[in-house]
Amino acid sequence: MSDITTPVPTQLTIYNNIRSITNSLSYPSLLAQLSFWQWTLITLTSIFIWKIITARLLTPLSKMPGPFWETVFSYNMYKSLFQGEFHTYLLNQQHKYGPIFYVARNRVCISDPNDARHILSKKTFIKSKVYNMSILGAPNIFTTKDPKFNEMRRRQIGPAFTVSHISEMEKIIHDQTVVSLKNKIEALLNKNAQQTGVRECRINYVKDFYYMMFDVVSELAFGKSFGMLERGDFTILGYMHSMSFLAATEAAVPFTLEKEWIMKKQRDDARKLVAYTKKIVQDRIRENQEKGKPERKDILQSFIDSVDKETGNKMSIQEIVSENIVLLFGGTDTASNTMSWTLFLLMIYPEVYKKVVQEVREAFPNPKSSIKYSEARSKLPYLEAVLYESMRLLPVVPAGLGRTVPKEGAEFQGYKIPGGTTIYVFIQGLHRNPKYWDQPDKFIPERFLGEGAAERKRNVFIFSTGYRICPGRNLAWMEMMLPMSRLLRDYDFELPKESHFGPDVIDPLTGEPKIMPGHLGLVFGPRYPDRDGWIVIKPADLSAFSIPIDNSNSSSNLEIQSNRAFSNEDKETEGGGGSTPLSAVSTTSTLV
Ligand code: HEM
Repeated sequence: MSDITTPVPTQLTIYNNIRSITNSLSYPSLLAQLSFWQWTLITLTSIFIWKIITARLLTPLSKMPGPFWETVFSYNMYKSLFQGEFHTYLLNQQHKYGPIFYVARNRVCISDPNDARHILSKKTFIKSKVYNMSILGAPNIFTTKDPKFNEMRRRQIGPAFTVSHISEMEKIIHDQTVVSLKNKIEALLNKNAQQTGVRECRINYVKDFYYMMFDVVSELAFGKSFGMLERGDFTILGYMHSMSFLAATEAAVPFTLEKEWIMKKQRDDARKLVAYTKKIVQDRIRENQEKGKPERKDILQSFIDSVDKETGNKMSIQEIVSENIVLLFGGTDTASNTMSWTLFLLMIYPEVYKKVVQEVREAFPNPKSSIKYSEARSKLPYLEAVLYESMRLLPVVPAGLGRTVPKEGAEFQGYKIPGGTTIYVFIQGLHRNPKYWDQPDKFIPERFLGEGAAERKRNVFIFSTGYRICPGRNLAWMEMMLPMSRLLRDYDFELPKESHFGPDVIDPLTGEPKIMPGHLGLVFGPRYPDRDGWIVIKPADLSAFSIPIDNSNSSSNLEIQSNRAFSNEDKETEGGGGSTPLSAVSTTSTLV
């Protein structure tokens, strides 16, 4: 055993190196005499000292609380990023240091709602350089850092996302969500009933919600469904995964940007997706010329028709391609994971589940009726509160909307932040800030009902806020409310017996039911969908809910009318990012 006072070889080597350096200091030919290892040691020591000086002494950020060594080397931050745990890392730091902290070299994390609103509403705080998707070949609304371009693009794509346009697409959305899912579930129920005599089945809801959202967005933005849920066709998904990997790598390691020899397969797949999308757009334009415009409303046609009222600019084919692909990234796993987290939370909080089921079945007791979106929003306030609370507790974009501080610098919570610093507006941190949320780790949908609910909804930043607010938020609400309301009315759900989770599986850290592990890639979703994504489904017994005789043309009518007009209050939203004036959907306007 080595004596504790005896230096281990590495210490000895370092000691000898330092001694030989200090000895050699007395000679003028110092540099010439240094060995390779001495040079290396001097260089590393200088870098170390320089990093400490610049990261801790020469910057006003050093006055801010934050982990000392992390702000010098950022090792744990990068580790958490690669492990898909960046949000957990930030949340732990927030517990230690509060709602503003120096997270890593040149980076600050903020989780106060007033600061967040200020940063996200100012056009001088531009998106940070992590937003890149070089392969798309044309700038788009999401990756652009230029506020002027973003404004113009919002004027161009805005009409596709107005409440009135979305309501005209309701039939398509209904068919691709409610009808598709129900077809799959009913087929499984029938098959099982034949085989076992029990009308019960299992689906992997995490995966099926994901495929379902691809089918909706592709039907709307590509004019035809990719058929993932319906036909199990995953060709496009493969291309998408390659493209996300490419985008994430280019964002994390900017050196790889546009380097053809790196990630060749991913670049090839991404090009295939671009080519496929281009053909779809060209085909629609040709059809427009040959047969006239289609009768049905969709996002693709709206993009083709769009003209910027200020400049008169139309979008080129390449620009439409770029925007359509952005929609595949922005509009699919965001909405599907929100639905998955919501259903999971309902399973581990049975009292909430019971209450929301009761609400839906009482409001829509006729098992044969479909549920229109406007009716769901007006008659199901508890379901809406459940979705808000799920988005607060487990936001699918939890960590860091990165913004660059303008060159004149900024000041938040008494701390000066120099120009060029990246600020992470930390969504999950905002949603768990104990100054604004009572029992922040607990799932309590009631907080979004009654007095103070409007203000609390304003403090949910799930769709961001300000001038880069999510233009797809009204569409997302419809895509989630339609299937959620129908599933909860028509079926009973429970976690499989072998599930690792349930109301009695308590997380010792929070004292609340344990949440299944998540993973933050581009979006935050369940980490092990193959293991944790299963749910048992049985047909609901609605006989306890009286079925009113319905002669009106409202909720009990079986068919959803597409192309129906909404009320006079319905206006086009400015630039697609504006408010949602329909009284029935007024809650979304609080996010603007
Ligand atoms: C629950 C579902 C959704 C959530 C939580 C969500 C969340 C967000 C957030 C947080 C941003 C801001 C990102 C940033 O600044 O970095 C954003 C932007 C965006 N979202 Fe969504 N989104 C959802 C659904 C959709 C849908 C359905 C679409 C369209 C089909 C869509 C299209 C977009 C686009 C194009 C942007 C870029 C806007 C810009 O940068 O100016 N999103 N979304």
